Amino acid sequence: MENLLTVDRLTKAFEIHHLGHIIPAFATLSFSVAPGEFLLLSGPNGVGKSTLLRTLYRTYRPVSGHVWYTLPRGQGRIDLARAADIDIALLRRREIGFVTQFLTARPRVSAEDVVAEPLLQAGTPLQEAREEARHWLETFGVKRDLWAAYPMTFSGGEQQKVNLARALIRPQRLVLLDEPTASLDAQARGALVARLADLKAGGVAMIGVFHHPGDVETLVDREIRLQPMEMANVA
Ligand SMILES: Nc1ncnc2c1ncn2[C@@H]1O[C@H](COP(=O)(O)OP(=O)(O)OP(=O)(O)O)[C@@H](O)[C@H]1O
Repeated sequence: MENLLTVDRLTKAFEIHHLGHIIPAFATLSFSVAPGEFLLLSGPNGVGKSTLLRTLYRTYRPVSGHVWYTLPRGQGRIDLARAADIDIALLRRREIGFVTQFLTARPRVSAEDVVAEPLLQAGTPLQEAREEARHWLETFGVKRDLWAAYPMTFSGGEQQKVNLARALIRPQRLVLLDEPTASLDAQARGALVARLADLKAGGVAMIGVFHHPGDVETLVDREIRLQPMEMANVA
């Protein structure tokens, strides 16, 4: 099967000007992911796991290397490291999801509408999208009383559940997961693993960092262990 993502000699470092340091995150990293594959990213604190996910999502630009993403329907492939911002925005809307432990706070938008939004953007009628949103809020264990409330006031765990429901409501082709279970209770962790298993069975590729990798051991196809690198001085 053709790979969905091919990472080729990807290098990322942060230049800290006021200290005259370059903090390397990872260098000449190469790997690939096929549809339906689940990759676990591991390594000690500060090794660059979140940075790698953010570079794949193009929140960060790499120093060098390529992130080849295969477009659907034989449209060829695009280098996420160099693609135009407009193309990245379209891919994020339609094909590539990112789940973090932090809620993207939106003032005065109810939990059910935060979750329904990706379906509305895809053309689902409002009532149908809201019903689906409520289904996922229930599945992840958000109390019914909170569905019409604003998530900005929710507890950390409740916000995380809203985040997950929103990020996973519409199957995408690639999902990046940055410690999505960090503040979840056991019921929500179980619901998340079940949802990820369904997405995987449906051909969704996933790359994730997990606080407790045991949660997803039944899903993992491969592990990429990042190695610590030496800090350098700015030349
Ligand atoms: N925006 C940034 N500017 C400067 N340095 C950064 C930035 N983001 C991350 N770093 C540095 O890059 C290194 C990798 O950080 P990253 O958050 O990717 O590690 P991690 O493996 O996800 O860590 P953890 O397991 O603790 O979550 C760290 O030394 C961090 O200080």
